[in-house]
Amino acid sequence: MSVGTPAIVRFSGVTKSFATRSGEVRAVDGVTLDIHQGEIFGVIGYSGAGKSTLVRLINALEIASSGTIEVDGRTITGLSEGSLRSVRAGIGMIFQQFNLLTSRTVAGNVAYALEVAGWSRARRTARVAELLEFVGIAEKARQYPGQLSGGQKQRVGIARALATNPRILLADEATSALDPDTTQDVLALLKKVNHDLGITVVVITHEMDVVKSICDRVAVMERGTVVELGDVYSVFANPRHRATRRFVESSIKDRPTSDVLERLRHRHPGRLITVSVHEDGTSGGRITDVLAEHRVQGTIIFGGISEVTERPFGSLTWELEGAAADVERAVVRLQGYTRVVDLGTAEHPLVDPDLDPGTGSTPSDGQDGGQDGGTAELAALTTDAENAAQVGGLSFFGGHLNPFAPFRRGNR
Ligand SMILES: Nc1ncnc2c1ncn2[C@@H]1O[C@H](COP(=O)(O)OP(=O)(O)OP(=O)(O)O)[C@@H](O)[C@H]1O
Repeated sequence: MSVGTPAIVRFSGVTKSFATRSGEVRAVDGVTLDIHQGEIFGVIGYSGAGKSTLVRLINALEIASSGTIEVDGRTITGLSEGSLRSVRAGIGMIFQQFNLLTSRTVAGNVAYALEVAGWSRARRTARVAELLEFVGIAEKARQYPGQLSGGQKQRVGIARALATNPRILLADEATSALDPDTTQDVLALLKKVNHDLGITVVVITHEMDVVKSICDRVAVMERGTVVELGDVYSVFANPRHRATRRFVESSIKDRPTSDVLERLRHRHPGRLITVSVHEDGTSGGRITDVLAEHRVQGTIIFGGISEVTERPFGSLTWELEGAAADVERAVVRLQGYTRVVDLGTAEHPLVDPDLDPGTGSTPSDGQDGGQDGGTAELAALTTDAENAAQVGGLSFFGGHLNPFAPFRRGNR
């Protein structure tokens, strides 16, 4: 939906600084990006990255120190407070803590924005009923926020934000205070807002699952800058910045953590590699073909494939066995298709650079997995596999799944 559509928000070299007692803080530092009309755009980053400030610049709750911001074709930087009011009228916002008026009923909270905008009582009543119906809490109209669950409060927040027919909805950590099930309900509602009403939604989050669930594109922020920007599948499939890789890993959990890897090495002392499985890369079938071609036996010992934006995504960690030269050739061949992270052997382990920051290795594309030391592992392939108990793996040989192999001891 977003590709080729015009920008509804455009940041050009935008910086926002705050003067603090300990000096100037650049909350947003030279950001240039477009948010496309009709998309769900995610802004992800760790605490203090500048996400909230970036998004508050859109509705002029913060004023840029330098650079230009356009909203709906209008340059908002430099506008008077009076003119900014009309810009803000086209933008709704929801918050982590809901920010409802506790002394007003649900209907009263939603009506408030309309009262401020000067709507007549009759129009307000009709609009409030319509909005509460849309967000699914019509029966709560007369209750007070204190009588509602977190998810219901956020529905009120969404109804209130939509009251005056905004073109853009800003959601600042809107699901961070909610449990996982309620989070999914609220995300589904945001998707409905986007799909049914054509409203551009900008989602601030520190959870990659939120991005994975609803966003079309995502910007990853660190120290006030956008370190990565792209459509969600590409960013998941090919994260270039370390922060992005850590966010992806936190959401997908398809790769062994250092603790898990240590346990795996006890059971599988041979050469371990983690192979990415993407729609546009290597499929599971292709991996088994490559291994068979090189007379290498592979056992899947960890991994998972799920969906990102309705397309397959994940990785599989394999233990490879065979003649050292064959294994090496198979690994090189796989690296030609997809991202391969070489984890070495029990005797000569290599770390996964994405999971162990500070190793100095910064993989940047599909060819980064070999790393140094790949050939150093060859000797380790002579490890007597019979000493290792195979538990919980799936073995492939000659391209065929051998489901019994994992449960036999010393069968390799
Ligand atoms: N009004 C302010 N005055 C001074 N410093 C500020 C102000 N607002 C934000 N900052 C600083 O700017 C930086 C970015 O803050 P911001 O709230 O935008 O980050 P964030 O990514 O949204 O973080 P969080 O997820 O914790 O809300 C932080 O160092 C913060 O302390």
